[in-house]
Amino acid sequence: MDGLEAAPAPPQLPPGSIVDQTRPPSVIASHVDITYRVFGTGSGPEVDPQDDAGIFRRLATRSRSGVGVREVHAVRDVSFVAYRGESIGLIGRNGSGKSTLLRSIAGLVPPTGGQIWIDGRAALLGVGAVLLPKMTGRQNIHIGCLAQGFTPAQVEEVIDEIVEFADIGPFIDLPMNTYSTGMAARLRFAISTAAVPEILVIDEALATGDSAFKDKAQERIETFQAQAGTVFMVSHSRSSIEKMCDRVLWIDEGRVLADGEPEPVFGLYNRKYGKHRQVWRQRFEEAKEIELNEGPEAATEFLDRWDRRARRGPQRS
Ligand SMILES: Nc1ncnc2c1ncn2[C@@H]1O[C@H](COP(=O)(O)OP(=O)(O)OP(=O)(O)O)[C@@H](O)[C@H]1O
Repeated sequence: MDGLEAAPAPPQLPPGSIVDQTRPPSVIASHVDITYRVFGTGSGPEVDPQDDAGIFRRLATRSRSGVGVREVHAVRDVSFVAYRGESIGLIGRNGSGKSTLLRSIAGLVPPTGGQIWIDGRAALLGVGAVLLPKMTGRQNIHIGCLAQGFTPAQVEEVIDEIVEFADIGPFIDLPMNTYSTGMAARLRFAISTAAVPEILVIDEALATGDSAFKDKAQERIETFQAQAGTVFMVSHSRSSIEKMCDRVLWIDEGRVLADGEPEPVFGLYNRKYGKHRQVWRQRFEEAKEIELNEGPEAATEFLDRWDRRARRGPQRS
């Protein structure tokens, strides 16, 4: 994945894909499939990631199920072309495959089918980025920068700026396992944006951190966009996506359901899930209450009952 010139064959895109001959593409995904093999989680049938009650039930009864291998088909036949200067938001329900697709664009998860062409370096910035918990923040900066291709002399040149940007005070010399979530997110952000990658992949990174840091992070991303890089971001915050993205991919059950400007795509998304989400949120609140008062089995039973009713459909409920 060194560059578009090195691509072995022209990608095959489905009809209707957004293709713009006038701009240089930075990422081409062609019929990408990603399947995880999960060991030791029970040999039952594949859990539908959209089936909230099914997942809850499985978690509640996990200790009773046997050990086996299960396949989770997280991304299914995804194709798109991304261009330099674009900021693309990925939206979709929990478990729909957004993070998996992002990690694949960043080169961390290889597709099990299809291909991804990347023109330049892609860096993942997010809550999942690996830092070493027993090492101090400063040591992690060294390691993180070396991993991004800095020489030791270059690390020395940028380290003060990274420390200043992360702005976590004396914690910079304490082990990372003493950090709050927000502090760790700040440090990750500062490290992964020290070298400006051509493709910046952000997984909910802005969800953590206080508002002053969010502003700083946003400013840095805007600088990066102005340098004609491509940004991909996953966020459950509609306002973050609307503020920062000019294009949205809606991923549903691993597939791209819509690809276009934020407003119409959010419109379609809300039409499908707006009401459903509200109802489920309410049910989970009720289940939490039941769990607190009557225990987990009663809560599972309540969700099962609701799940059966939801499956029968509104006409019979
Ligand atoms: N490392 C993994 N091993 C096995 N299955 C995984 C792994 N990571 C994700 N999955 C599964 O792949 C599916 C897609 O998960 P993914 O995290 O990509 O979804 P998402 O849309 O980012 O979800 P969320 O919004 O909750 O973060 C889910 O069914 C999830 O359980």
